[in-house]
Amino acid sequence: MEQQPVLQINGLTGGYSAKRPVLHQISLDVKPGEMVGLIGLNGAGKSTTMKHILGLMTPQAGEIRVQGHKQEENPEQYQGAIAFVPESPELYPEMTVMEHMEFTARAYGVSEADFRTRSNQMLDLFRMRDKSGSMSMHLSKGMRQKVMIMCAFLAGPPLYVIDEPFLGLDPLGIRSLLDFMLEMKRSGSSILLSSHILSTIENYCDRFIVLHQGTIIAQGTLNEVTAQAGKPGMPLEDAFYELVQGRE
Ligand SMILES: Nc1ncnc2c1ncn2[C@@H]1O[C@H](COP(=O)(O)OP(=O)(O)OP(=O)(O)O)[C@@H](O)[C@H]1O
Repeated sequence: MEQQPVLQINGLTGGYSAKRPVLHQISLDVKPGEMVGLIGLNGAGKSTTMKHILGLMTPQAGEIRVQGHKQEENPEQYQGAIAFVPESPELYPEMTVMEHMEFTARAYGVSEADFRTRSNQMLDLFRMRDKSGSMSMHLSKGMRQKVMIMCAFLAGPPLYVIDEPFLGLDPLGIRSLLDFMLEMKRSGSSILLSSHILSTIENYCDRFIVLHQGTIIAQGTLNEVTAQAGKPGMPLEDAFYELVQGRE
């Protein structure tokens, strides 16, 4: 039997004004244990799609379901099923790394025992142990990004929505994040990830969704997307270039 998708978007049209929608009839699924890459040029609509998924924007048409339910059915349950890593770190300047993690754990109802295990794992993985007592205003940009990522993974929800997480991370941080995302996948979580670093995500995502000017122009596995672009067996970047060039 087909597993119910964790995230299901059907015919989503949306954006910032009803007169000029940014997204046009978007339909996509993310299944349990899947990592799906959302790719597209600047302004293609990746972040806008994510804002709709998070329930921060209301669809003009179509619907979004997380674990089979729309946000309005049970807003608390809907929000609790998603952890979001935004493109740029949004932290409280005077709160320490540990305080951010504690705050997130409380908001998501993480047990004391799980918090201890996961926070320790995260501090080691992202090499942030010696910064755990530092206020976020005293951290570097990459370190602030790591705090956002650590907080999201601490929550352990069914769905992660991750907007361009690699910018600002050092090569070890990128590797740690990718390895950890694979671990989350194996434990059954689903990940929708946007990134411009196609060579990095190429071998990690199960499927890709190519968004262009608010429309999905290709989607599928690496083999399927490269074939749709007429570039079978070529890198994702070549396929992407082929798909979007001339469509401006
Ligand atoms: N707050 C806003 N108000 C009005 N229009 C917006 C707003 N944010 C984004 N847009 C517009 O929506 C469109 C899609 O933007 P979006 O941020 O979703 O793109 P993106 O694919 O995430 O791009 P990037 O790769 O640069 O992050 C763009 O035309 C942009 O100008």
